[in-house]
Amino acid sequence: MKKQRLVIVGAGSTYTIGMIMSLIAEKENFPLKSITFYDIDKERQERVAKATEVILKEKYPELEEFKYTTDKKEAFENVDFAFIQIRTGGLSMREKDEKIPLSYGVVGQETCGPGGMAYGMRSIPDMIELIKDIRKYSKDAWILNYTNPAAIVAEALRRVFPNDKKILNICDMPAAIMVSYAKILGKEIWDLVPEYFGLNHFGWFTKIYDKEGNDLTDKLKNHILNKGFVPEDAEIANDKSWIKTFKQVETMIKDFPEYLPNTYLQYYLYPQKMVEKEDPNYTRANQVMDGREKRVINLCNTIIKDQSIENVHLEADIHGRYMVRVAASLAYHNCDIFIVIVENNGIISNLPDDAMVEVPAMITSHGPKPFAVGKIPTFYKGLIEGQLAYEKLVVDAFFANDYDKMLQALTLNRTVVNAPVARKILDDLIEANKDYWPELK
Ligand SMILES: NC(=O)c1ccc[n+]([C@@H]2O[C@H](COP(=O)([O-])OP(=O)(O)OC[C@H]3O[C@@H](n4cnc5c(N)ncnc54)[C@H](O)[C@@H]3O)[C@@H](O)[C@H]2O)c1
Ligand SMILES: O=P(O)(O)OC[C@H]1O[C@H](O[C@H]2[C@H](O)[C@@H](O)[C@@H](O)O[C@@H]2CO)[C@H](O)[C@@H](O)[C@@H]1O
Ligand SMILES: [Mn+2]
Repeated sequence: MKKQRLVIVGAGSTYTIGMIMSLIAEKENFPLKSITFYDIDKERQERVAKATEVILKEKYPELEEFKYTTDKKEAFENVDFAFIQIRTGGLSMREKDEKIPLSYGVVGQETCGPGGMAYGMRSIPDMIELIKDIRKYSKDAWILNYTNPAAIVAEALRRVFPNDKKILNICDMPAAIMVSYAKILGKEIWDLVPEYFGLNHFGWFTKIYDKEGNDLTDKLKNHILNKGFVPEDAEIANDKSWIKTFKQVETMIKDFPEYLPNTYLQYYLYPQKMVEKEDPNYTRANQVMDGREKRVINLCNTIIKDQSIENVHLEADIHGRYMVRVAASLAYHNCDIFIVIVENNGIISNLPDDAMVEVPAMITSHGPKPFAVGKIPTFYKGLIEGQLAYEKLVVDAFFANDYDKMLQALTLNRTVVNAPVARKILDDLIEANKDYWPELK
């Protein structure tokens, strides 16, 4: 098996240590020659990198090289894979994305509604630049992108790099949900075969099978309705906010029993309830800053001080393992099935060809080979068309610097609807993002 050279872009991320543990857990499936870290924040990256050095020494001694840099040439030259996980503007801008809409009684969320739009407008320019830079130094590398909002980023990248078939956008939410399904069914996630359709953070499982072809969908629905639904992936199992989110799946199945929903649909189906449960002065960004971010900083500091991992708890998570298994299937033509984001081109036959949809695909060394979904029923088609129009208009507004299109986008979004409210939120977000966004005229 050829060993791979990997660069992690945005290596100062709170997800990097989990990714390193996942690369270690999956080293038989995805053996590495080298890992390089790249970030624009030297200090933030260095802490994670120095802790990673200790972890790798103990758990991955066969790795030939580990280095970290803020120099693009050094980072991107001669790599086989780039994993991108950047957050333009950091968590402090996420806080504004959440608090500004909430101050108008509208959902304030990282990837949904006006918050997702604001974040998208910041992510697009950095993502375009990074892809150009990676391609300058490594023409054939696979680029796996997790950077959010994945739907808007994927649409922008589709437009700018139409012929680059080695960029793949991925979300871990379907996988995290499947970890909970697997627990209910007494199986491993890798034993389940999903049927799924939608947009990123806007989709439904239509069937869950096991590898023998047994249909487990009704068993899952009955379990969720009678015994509830909780997060099981270690990273989120004890997180109060995620526990509430998974509980909402029960209500969604009661109201719409046909399919099993992605957790993110709660923001579009129950926007008012989502607003009511939020504290407008202490949103998810604050929870993450006080929770995951602090935890990762402390974890790294302990490892660096001890020069050992004996006093910390380290675990691979589904976020990392999913990305690594997708990469392995691309590298070695494993033909495994994963839910990924691809251009529609007839997969969902009653949606436009140029939609970026989230569907299961066989992952081969020639890229994802998605399975046909066919026609989807009116309710889902209607919801998706509205959301798709919003996503397309956001990207149109970005490239045309067009205020009117952005106002149309926000008004279309199910979390907003009211045009004067859309305008007020947009104006506040423009002001808050003046260091990041192109000027909308
Ligand atoms: N797609 C998914 O399902 C999924 C799941 C989890 C996280 N994410 C995304 O992963 C990203 C990281 O999340 P986080 O909470 O760890 O954020 P974070 O702020 O902790 O880390 C992001 C890192 O990116 C760096 N960065 C910012 N701009 C950069 C650029 N232009 N080039 C290189 N590095 C840059 C920052 O300095 C920081 O170290 C976010 O976009 C988040 O939304 C996506
Ligand atoms: O609010 P956050 O920052 O905790 O989470 C936002 C992200 O939520 C999803 O990712 C989950 C993931 O599904 C789970 O497996 C685990 O790794 O935790 C992540 C969140 O902490 C979602 O798919 C991402 O797009 C969001 O960024
Ligand atoms: Mn996601």
